[in-house]
Amino acid sequence: MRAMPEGFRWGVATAAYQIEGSVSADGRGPSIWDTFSATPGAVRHGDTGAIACDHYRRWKQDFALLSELGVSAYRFSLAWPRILPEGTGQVNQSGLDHYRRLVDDLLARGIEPVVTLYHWDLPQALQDRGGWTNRATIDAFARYAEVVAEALGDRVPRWITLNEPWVSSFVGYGSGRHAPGIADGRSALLAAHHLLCAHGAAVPVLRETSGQVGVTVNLSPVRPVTPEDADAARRVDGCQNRWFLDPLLAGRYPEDMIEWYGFADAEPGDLESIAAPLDFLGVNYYTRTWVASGDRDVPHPVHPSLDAHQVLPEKLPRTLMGWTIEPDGLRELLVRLRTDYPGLPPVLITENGAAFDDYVDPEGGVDDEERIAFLAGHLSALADAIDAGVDVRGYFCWSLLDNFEWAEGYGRRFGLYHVDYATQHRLAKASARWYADVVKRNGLP
Ligand SMILES: OC[C@H]1NNC[C@@H](O)[C@@H]1O
Repeated sequence: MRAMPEGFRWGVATAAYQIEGSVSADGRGPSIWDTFSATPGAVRHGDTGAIACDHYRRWKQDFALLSELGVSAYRFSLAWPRILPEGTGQVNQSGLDHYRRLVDDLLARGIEPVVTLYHWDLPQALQDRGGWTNRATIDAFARYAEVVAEALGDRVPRWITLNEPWVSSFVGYGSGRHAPGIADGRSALLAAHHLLCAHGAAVPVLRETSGQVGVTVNLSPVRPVTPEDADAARRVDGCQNRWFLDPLLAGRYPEDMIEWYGFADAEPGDLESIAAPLDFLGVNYYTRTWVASGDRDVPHPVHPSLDAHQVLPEKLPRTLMGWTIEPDGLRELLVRLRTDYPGLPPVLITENGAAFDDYVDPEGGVDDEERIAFLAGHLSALADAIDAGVDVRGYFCWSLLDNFEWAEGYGRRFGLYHVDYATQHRLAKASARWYADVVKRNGLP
């Protein structure tokens, strides 16, 4: 038995655009993901979040699944365009009322709501004015935080300002593979900085509530394929991990990467605001990053890994996303955080999970043994990190339901519950029953 500490929070995680649907209901405004997914070729099979899991209407039945799992916490995100359809200006009371109903139902079930303010669905009206490359979006986010704090501040115990600012900026504005679909190095750096500043502006606002405040970053230990690739690997680590961890936890950008990028867009006071003390750090872990030096003589100015192509070790098993399955990377990552960042607050694993080729078998079940093995391996590695002295307070499996996996559409299933999108029927996979047992035991059998 690998027991987790007493009081460890066991949860599952979702995000608004990936599950809600009802994208025009009750005053919701368009987001950049509505625009992007409607763009031919942007998302596999032309999938969009227009219906998704129809969770906006079926949330009560989905919350019954949370009770079935026995989780003590549920991480979900608010859709900024439901609350401020234009991103700023007029508040849409229907949007606030919707999320107040969700929070109150969770509390009534004895489940802790962990609320993410921004999980990538920026109001399109703000993108029309530059989005995260426009410094004014910082103030828009701070106002959004004020509106939410006023409406829900007395009942949400844990806030997460941003989900994965690296993806929002480097993938959304750097490679263009995510909304808003911009492929420009300087835009990615500006977006990353303004996202971090928006986090810094929201922290004092959320501190006025009764809830704890944190941020979620996606982190990945970086390995060179050969010793000659060490420089490229250090740059990728600088881009994916240190470019966010250093400002958030140490109040500075990493010197080597400032030089590499020629970054000079921070204004006086920005770094002090970004480094606002956190009650917890949310960590999303999926895989390691393997790097081989690019053969291009002009390294990519923004995302070094684009000049150093990913060369995944052949021998390692992979998920349907093509990511290597490396549970020990989670232990390695957490021990590194504790070693490199003396100011590390308590950690929550706010996402960990995998996509596999799930299907409903002739007996009507989904026997996802691969997912059970994936989760068991990562929970064991998490227990190793805790044994090594890392203060981890909870674990959220990604995800409750199969859902819209961004540019991959619905073809990548991460859920503990299978969703038949034609009928919206939810079906517990074997991993749901397994996870419910782990939660009940407070650890691995
Ligand atoms: O790719 C799986 C997940 N990764 N983190 C952010 C989530 O929105 C994704 O679905």
